Amino acid sequence: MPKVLISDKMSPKAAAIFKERGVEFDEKPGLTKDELKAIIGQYDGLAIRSATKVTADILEAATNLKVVGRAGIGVDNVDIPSASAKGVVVMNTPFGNSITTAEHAIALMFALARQLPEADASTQAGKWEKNRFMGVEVTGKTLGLIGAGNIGSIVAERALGLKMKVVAFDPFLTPERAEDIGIEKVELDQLLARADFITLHTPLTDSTRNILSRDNLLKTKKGVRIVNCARGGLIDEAALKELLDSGHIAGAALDVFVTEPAHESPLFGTPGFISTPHLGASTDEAQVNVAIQVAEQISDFLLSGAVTNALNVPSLSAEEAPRVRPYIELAEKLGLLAGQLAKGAISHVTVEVEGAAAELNIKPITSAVITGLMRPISDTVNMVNAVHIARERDIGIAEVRHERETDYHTLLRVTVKTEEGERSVAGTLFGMKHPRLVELFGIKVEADLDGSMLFIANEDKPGFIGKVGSALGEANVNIGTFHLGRRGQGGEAILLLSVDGDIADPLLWTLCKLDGVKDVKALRF
Ligand SMILES: NC(=O)c1ccc[n+]([C@@H]2O[C@H](COP(=O)([O-])OP(=O)(O)OC[C@H]3O[C@@H](n4cnc5c(N)ncnc54)[C@H](O)[C@@H]3O)[C@@H](O)[C@H]2O)c1
Ligand SMILES: O=C(O)[C@H](O)COP(=O)(O)O
Repeated sequence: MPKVLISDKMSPKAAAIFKERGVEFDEKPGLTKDELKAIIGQYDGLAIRSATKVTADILEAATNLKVVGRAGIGVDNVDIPSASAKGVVVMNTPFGNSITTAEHAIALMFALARQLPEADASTQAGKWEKNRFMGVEVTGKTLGLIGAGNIGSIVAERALGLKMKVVAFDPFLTPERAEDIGIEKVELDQLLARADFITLHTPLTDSTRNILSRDNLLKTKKGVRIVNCARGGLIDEAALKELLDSGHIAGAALDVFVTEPAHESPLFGTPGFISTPHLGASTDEAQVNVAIQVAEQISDFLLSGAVTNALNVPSLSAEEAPRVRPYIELAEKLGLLAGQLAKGAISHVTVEVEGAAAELNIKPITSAVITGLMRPISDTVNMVNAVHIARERDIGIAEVRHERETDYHTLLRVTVKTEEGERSVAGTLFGMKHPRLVELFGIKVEADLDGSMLFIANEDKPGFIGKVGSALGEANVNIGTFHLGRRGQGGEAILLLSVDGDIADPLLWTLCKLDGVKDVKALRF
């Protein structure tokens, strides 16, 4: 039974789902890094929010870990490259807390417009300072959204309902989508110059870090009010303090900080400054949503291999997973065969599917092909990082789905291009379960790809098979299965043998010297 650690405070709904699905779990929120490191090796899954830091050394200690599930959106607390390198799938729940976070941004916008926290504190202190707290209306004002994805779009919708004009800077927002939502797509400088209120809704990346730098803050309208419910690090906090003090910025509300938990900050106590302790996602509704989603996703993955909302591996539905699984084995074997037989650096791989395979999700099949293909040259390649590693090495990948009728009920073909040219291997599933090679370099040859094997390409000549058998016998190598194929009488022929035990180099040299031999290779599956 797979075992999951819930390492952050989460709605009890997550535990209830693990129990219902038959997944063992422990709930241990608030562990120190060392405590987490000491126990993480016991778990197959890890369910987190933003407090647990899934760093490279935690992942190093996580010897059984298969999946990290983030009950929420941001995954900047997870070292995704390290997780990918270890074959750990990282998932989030991209929509469960979006409405709640958008509402928090709107709430903070109103809090700034009417100075609600200060007015509350003053009133409860018995001061009744009616003349001190003069606010501004939001109606008719311009809201500038930096980032118009899930949360930004919901904020836009709410702001339009409040009769605001909404402009957005988001390089990935299409003009059509902007028109659909009823907002105006602008460049950042235009937004800074026009907005009365600015709200941020981007992840923290190299392109968004310090997007509201001192220079950009100075480009804003005097009296602007700024809300950040996305990630600390999007705004230069020191410059924000300076411009609040100078009166250029009328108000700023931060739910997120560069350093969290933010027990202290130069911004604290600054007039016009409001803060909340990363509460964007903290509503009953959002926490129930994300807890249910993350527990379902982790359970699905550990129990059936279904992949939902993963950030480092293609998705695979629970319904597809059992149908795709046998192809994963076939794909990895064909990739491994093609990789071992490739001569020179691989520059391109084409994965073709025909028959029943053409109806499936091809992405995981491609990942498995590339995993097999790279296995001889990389110890760390796995289904999660294979395509990424291939791209880093400038290996082009193409996927082709054929609707045509074939000799086989289902067929997968892998074609590898090197400086020596293109070579392809193809396989099928016997009984839709068992992987079997059916074609090698365009020659029909059927074989199971298992254990230790010997590949020989030769000219089709009488007596050749006997010489191979003798050479193996003399080297005391027992032949398990023997598969033959040829391009035509007297043409190129292929021998594929499964043998007991390893094939030593001297035997390979002997075989290479046989008359008519073009290529010899010991293969491992
Ligand atoms: N405060 C909280 O508790 C809380 C809760 C939920 C989400 N968040 C954070 O809110 C952020 C947004 O979440 P989302 O669900 O809307 O994400 P999303 O991926 O749907 O949207 C992000 C948008 O940012 C845009 N973007 C990326 N780079 C950009 C750049 N350089 N300039 C401008 N726009 C850029 C993207 O195109 C995308 O449209 C995330 O960082 C998430 O972690 C915070
Ligand atoms: O990215 C998110 O989903 C938010 O930052 C929420 O974080 P939390 O789960 O720690 O509240």
